[in-house]
Amino acid sequence: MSELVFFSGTMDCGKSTLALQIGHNRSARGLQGVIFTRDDRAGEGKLSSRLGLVTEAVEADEDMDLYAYIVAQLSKGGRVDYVIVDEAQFLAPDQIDQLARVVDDLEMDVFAFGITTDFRTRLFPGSQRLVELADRIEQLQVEALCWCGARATHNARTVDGEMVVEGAQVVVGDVNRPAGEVGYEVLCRRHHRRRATAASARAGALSPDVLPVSSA
Ligand SMILES: Nc1ncnc2c1ncn2[C@@H]1O[C@H](COP(=O)(O)OP(=O)(O)O)[C@@H](O)[C@H]1O
Ligand SMILES: Cc1cn([C@H]2C[C@H](O)[C@@H](COP(=O)(O)O)O2)c(=O)[nH]c1=O
Repeated sequence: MSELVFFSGTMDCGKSTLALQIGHNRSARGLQGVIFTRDDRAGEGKLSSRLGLVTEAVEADEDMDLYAYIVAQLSKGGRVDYVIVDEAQFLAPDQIDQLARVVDDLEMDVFAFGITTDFRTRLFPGSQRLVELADRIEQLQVEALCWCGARATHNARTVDGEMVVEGAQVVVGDVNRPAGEVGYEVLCRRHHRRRATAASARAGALSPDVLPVSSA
């Protein structure tokens, strides 16, 4: 039975890497997939991982009908065995419905990867629709960590090194940006609530907030 699977997590937890691995393993067995992405940091029509791998992808523009795109590929005699979608949080809710239709009507697996919540801890509309429609929601096994050592569950945005909680929902960017740029940092809920980033909390300093990082 085909499935719509939502692989969700914070920024920098390995989603794009897993998307590339899933595609690689399937193509190594002769399967052919369509890879959609939207607003990847590496540029239009790219799916990139911080491990350095990058592959070509179809840029899923705002008004693109993803179901119609797949049907058009099949009508032209193309083969599509599965679909991968990275940065799925940026898709419109209707586009998530189109992906569900790909699963149900065309019987293809759809693997969607994205962050669930924005820098204000609010759901992205695309992620909300995925939570509503996905057959399965998977958390990535590799934990991104807060500066305190706890599992990172939230994304913070920084401007000039300061954590902000107001602004546009979508600002393409990366973690570990130099001061002066918009950047992101993953935090546990406690430190997101307290607006305590690594810089502001002076990570590594002796503090009652610092939890031991277990090597087990
Ligand atoms: N130099 C490195 N050596 C080993 N692993 C790295 C390195 N740089 C990044 N990574 C791994 O890559 C992960 C980020 O992968 P990526 O697929 O880009 O994340 P996401 O798509 O979730 O934002 C990090 O959590 C880390 O595990
Ligand atoms: C939290 C948050 C993130 N973004 C952007 C920043 C990046 O371009 C992507 C996430 O990419 P990743 O591969 O998961 O690291 O989303 C945003 O626009 N708004 C936000 O609130």
